[in-house]
Amino acid sequence: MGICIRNLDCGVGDTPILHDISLTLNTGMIGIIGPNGAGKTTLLRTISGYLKPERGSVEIDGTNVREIGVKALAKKMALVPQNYALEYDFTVLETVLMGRNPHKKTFEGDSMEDIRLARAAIAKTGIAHLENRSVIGLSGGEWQRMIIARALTQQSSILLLDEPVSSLDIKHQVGILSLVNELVRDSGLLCVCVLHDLNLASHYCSEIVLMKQGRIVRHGPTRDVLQKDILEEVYDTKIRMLHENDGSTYIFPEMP
Ligand SMILES: Nc1ncnc2c1ncn2[C@@H]1O[C@H](COP(=O)(O)OP(=O)(O)OP(=O)(O)O)[C@@H](O)[C@H]1O
Repeated sequence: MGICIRNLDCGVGDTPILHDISLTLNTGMIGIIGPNGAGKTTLLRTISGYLKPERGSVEIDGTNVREIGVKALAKKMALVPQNYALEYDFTVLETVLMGRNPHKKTFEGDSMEDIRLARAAIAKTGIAHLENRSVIGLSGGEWQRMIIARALTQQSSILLLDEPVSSLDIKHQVGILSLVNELVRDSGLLCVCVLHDLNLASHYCSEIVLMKQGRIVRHGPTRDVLQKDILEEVYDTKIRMLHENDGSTYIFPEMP
């Protein structure tokens, strides 16, 4: 069960991007990290079934992702993409309610339960005060939290997040990742999350997949992958690591 990737090569058009990726992800909060252009977004898009592999396969709960229907797949897996634009004048609540669509028949209206689930996700992501606002004019951080609320309303067992906190202030970064961590712990959610912030990855992720140039360099428990020598080599940057008495580790680039 979960996500099983076998010998995957994938690209966009004539450009090869991912090379020989094999990965099994079953439970927990999995951080995908690596330098710019490493292939993190492409990997997430391939897992989501959006990109067709040239070789190899992605299986979700034992079935090839490309053979699962759109609605059935949306019940299993929600994707929060990095850049996502909505061009219509819906309210925040209406947009979050779209997360219920995979669970409904065509033209079926919103039930009381749909509205309850959407409002609960809106409250948990801290945007209750925006419920009746148009999506047009939301700030980047408000927008990001709304899209996460919509994904939570989808109630899938797998959540793919592409830099979900990149537009959020530090309070909301911690708020959103703590919320996802709770769902991972309490509901058995499998979350695959692209992160640039190594400190957030260190604190919240149970496993790390470290990528470079379209390949997996390391995959394992967070502590094993977030090692000074490994990070310095992959990021080509001098790293300083601070180990606190409570067991937490903080990672900084050496600044000249
Ligand atoms: N549509 C495309 N056409 C050509 N090249 C692409 C396309 N999409 C991605 N690439 C290239 O594939 C490589 C991996 O891109 P990807 O967005 O997956 O990296 P990333 O690790 O998510 O990067 P970042 O950390 O900068 O967001 C990059 O070199 C990128 O330029």
